[in-house]
Amino acid sequence: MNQYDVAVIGSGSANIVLDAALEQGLKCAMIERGRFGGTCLTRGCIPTKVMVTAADYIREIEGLPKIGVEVAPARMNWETVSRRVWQKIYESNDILTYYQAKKNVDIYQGTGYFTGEKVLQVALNDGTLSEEFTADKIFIAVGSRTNIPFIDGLEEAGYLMSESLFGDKYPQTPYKSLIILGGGPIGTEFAHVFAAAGAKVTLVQRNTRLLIKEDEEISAQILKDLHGIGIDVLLNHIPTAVRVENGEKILTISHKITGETCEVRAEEILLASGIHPNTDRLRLDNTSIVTDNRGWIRTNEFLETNVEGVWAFGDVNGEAPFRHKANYEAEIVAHNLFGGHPLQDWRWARYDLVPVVTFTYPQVAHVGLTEQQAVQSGYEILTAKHHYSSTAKGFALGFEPGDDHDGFVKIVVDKKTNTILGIHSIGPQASILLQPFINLMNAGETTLTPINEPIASKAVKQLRASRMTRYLDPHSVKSIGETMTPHPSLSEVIMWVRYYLEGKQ
Ligand SMILES: Cc1cc2nc3c(=O)[nH]c(=O)nc-3n(C[C@H](O)[C@H](O)[C@H](O)COP(=O)(O)OP(=O)(O)OC[C@H]3O[C@@H](n4cnc5c(N)ncnc54)[C@H](O)[C@@H]3O)c2cc1C
Ligand SMILES: NC(=O)c1ccc[n+]([C@@H]2O[C@H](COP(=O)([O-])OP(=O)(O)OC[C@H]3O[C@@H](n4cnc5c(N)ncnc54)[C@H](O)[C@@H]3O)[C@@H](O)[C@H]2O)c1
Repeated sequence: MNQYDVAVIGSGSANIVLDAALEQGLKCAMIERGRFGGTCLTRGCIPTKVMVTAADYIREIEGLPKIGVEVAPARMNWETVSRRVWQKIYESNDILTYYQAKKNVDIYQGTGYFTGEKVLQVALNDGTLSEEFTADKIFIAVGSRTNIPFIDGLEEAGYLMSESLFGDKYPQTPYKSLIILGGGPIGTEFAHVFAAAGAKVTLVQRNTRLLIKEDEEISAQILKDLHGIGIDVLLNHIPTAVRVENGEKILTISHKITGETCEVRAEEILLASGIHPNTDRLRLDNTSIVTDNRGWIRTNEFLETNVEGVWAFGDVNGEAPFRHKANYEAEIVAHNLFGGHPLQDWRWARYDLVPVVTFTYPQVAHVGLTEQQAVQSGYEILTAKHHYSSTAKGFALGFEPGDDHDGFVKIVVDKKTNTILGIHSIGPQASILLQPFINLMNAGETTLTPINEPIASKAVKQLRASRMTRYLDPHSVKSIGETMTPHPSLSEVIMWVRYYLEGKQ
């Protein structure tokens, strides 16, 4: 049986670990069933933000007359936007070429799965099976994919999801009308894109509010803002059936409380109803790797699974499905296992300060606890809110006091200590406004907090017993590198500056 030092399954954030292993001259296997680069590059963050940025400008231009700039109506040139979207997606070919040129890595293009505790095999995309192989260290970073809810008639009627939208169902022209199921980040971002492209968008959300991971005041504001750009949002509704009539998809929805039903219709239906882990294809039942009851792999603060020599990171561990969080974890793994650092310099993951940015219109961003979470956690809190209109630049941008669509920043503070517990913002460039708080809240001393305590290799037991602490110096450029920067926000320009600086040392 072929024996590698390292095997990675997935080619998204896993590439960070693979690169570090290759740097050490280790013999590696890379397994990828789809496009190289993973979800973010080929069907997630990056192509969506190319679209979102065009949509943002359309809305900004529409608002210009109120500050004294007269312009002709803006229109999305779908052909140009699409060319730029696919230019990024095709960068996946460069990633494959990059690894093909490396000596020490065997590339398996197909679906990898376990045939034993640490034994892998690949159902290759050409229809053949690879030999079984094993590796000292196996890294699972297989990500997640769209949840398909059961709705009577949905399969027959057909539907769209991010995977097929950035695949064989990419629309040659934007839809005239679109129903979106789900009011999370994916649903609200695509609603903004297609509304700005001219579609009549109806967003059906099962929950009582949009963006349920946000503070309640933010959810209420984004609801007003999406209505303001012409998006119909139906909260508290469950889709029950679909049928096709005269080329239109007609969706029956039922109110969760009253049970009242009504119909909405559109040219296409886009599913944005959450995600599930790609562990169903891994045949984990041939191993003792433990998952929760939804299939997310359990990992500890060092990204170990319960099987010695197998790590999991990125979406697949269910901690927080964001690209910057996946990179943060991959960098921790690369640092600890391939960075040549002694145990006492190992890094660990914390998830209480994962920044969240939704690039809808306007942007929504937060880090830390919402007001509701802080109260539930037993803090006595103070909150304060400041509107864009009450600052010079906000007024200059066109916000007036009392404006229904005024943006704001809300801060949640521990009354006893004045410690910032959470920052929440909605408005132009909210993602950038957030960044100083992310760095500030991460700075200082942190003590290791075990996650999934029963998962513990010998090294981890030793580190936990030593009550390990780590100091992030607010003056050090290294602290930027160990703190998350929301992807893909403009703050990444400064984040990469630190990277090149470190590279020069
Ligand atoms: C529409 C959309 C927009 C998003 N926008 C943002 C955003 O703006 N900001 C943000 O931070 N996050 C965003 N995300 C989330 C982000 O894309 C993910 O959190 C991130 O890509 C996860 O990285 P990963 O390395 O865990 O997995 P992935 O990047 O998904 O990589 C996993 C890879 O493993 C492959 N694979 C799966 N199973 C197997 C197998 N058995 N064998 C071989 N290969 C396998 C897959 O093909 C995939 O390429 C978005 C997601 C979507 C869908
Ligand atoms: N800007 C970003 O960082 C960004 C952008 C897109 C996606 N993502 C990541 O991808 C993940 C998936 O995004 P998502 O928006 O699909 O998931 P989500 O779980 O965040 O939101 C899905 C929403 O759909 C609703 N829903 C579920 N089933 C439904 C149904 N049948 N009909 C109507 N509504 C239904 C849920 O109530 C929920 O509010 C997110 O958790 C996010 O972390 C991040």
